[in-house]
Amino acid sequence: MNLDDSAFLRACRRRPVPHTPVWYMRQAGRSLPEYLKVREGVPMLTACSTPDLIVEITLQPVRRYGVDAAIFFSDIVVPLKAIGVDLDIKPGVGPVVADPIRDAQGLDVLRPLEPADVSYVTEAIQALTGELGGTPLIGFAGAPFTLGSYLIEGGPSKNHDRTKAMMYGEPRLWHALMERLGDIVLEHLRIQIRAGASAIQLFDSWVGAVPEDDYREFVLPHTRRIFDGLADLDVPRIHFGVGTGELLGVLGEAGADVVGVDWRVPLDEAARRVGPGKALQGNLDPAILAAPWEVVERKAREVLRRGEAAEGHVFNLGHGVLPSTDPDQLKRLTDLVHEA
Ligand SMILES: Cc1c2[nH]c(c1CCC(=O)O)Cc1[nH]c(c(CCC(=O)O)c1C)Cc1[nH]c(c(CCC(=O)O)c1C)Cc1[nH]c(c(C)c1CCC(=O)O)C2
Repeated sequence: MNLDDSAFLRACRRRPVPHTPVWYMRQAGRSLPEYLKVREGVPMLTACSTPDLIVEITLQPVRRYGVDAAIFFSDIVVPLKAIGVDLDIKPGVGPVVADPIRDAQGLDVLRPLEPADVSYVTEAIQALTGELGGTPLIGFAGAPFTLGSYLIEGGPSKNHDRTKAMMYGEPRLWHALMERLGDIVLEHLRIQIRAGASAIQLFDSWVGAVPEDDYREFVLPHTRRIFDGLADLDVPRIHFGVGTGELLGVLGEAGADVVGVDWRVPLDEAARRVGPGKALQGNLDPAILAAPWEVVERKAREVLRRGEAAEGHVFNLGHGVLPSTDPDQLKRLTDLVHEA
């Protein structure tokens, strides 16, 4: 089958679909026993730079669930590691940065990304597009705000206080940081598309911490530059953040084709906030998967029903699959979305 005829790419482009396409953020990972098995004794960043492992882990959820798209197995900090930022991914914690960026000198480490820095990404994607056949592959990157938060804070943060201190207190330094990250992110996404990714998702996971007017001033220009810089490659661009209910309108303005919605705003209301000309992705609460199947089914049908208000709907969770999720629930959910 021609990839462009896949339900996933058709929904992203707001074309009629034979069934609602579905994939899950963080579908490859700790909820899968086959994932834990291949990751045994292998540090996360080693796995992310080993083509054989990337290919195997990317394929695992496609095999098990029959989802409509694969997402490239990697992490948002991989391009930063690749240019020499001293960081690691600590199990159960997340990305930890040895020398957080707090001043202009700190920017020096953020040199431009070259394809050779991530040759394992290109190699793995080329292998994957062969293995996946008619299933599209989604490439991804973290957005400048979310990457910046890890770099400034030095690790995961609840309040993003140092990030905001720089954003509000040293706007020139902030914009310089966002620009450097924007260059890296744009190149990383272009590399993935050139290698064979059929769509990309920009994760601005933590940008929900910023109110709309400040988003417009401090974040939007940088995100827009990334989406504009991908326009010539003609693949659907998805934009996602958590807690972004109040930002849905402006997220639509940033230039993506598909806006990801977390579980807090129902999709019909999200469609109203995002406005015309966009598809939506989402938005079952990942925690609901721990409830009895009857509840999951009822809530999933509700998501599908409200998703009809969107011009295109890609079913997903409102955030990533939680590690405790029973894979059988996700399998049943995938079947339900396909049969609905
Ligand atoms: C914020 C963010 C990160 N990484 C990512 C985001 C944006 C998405 C989101 O909002 O959840 C993106 C990401 N990280 C990973 C993927 C793989 C593809 C997929 O979605 O299946 C994707 C798309 C693998 C991973 N990334 C990570 C793991 C777990 C590491 C392991 O198994 O050892 C995986 C499978 C580590 C990681 N990396 C990060 C976090 C918060 C964590 C979890 C820390 C923990 O609880 O262990 C940073």
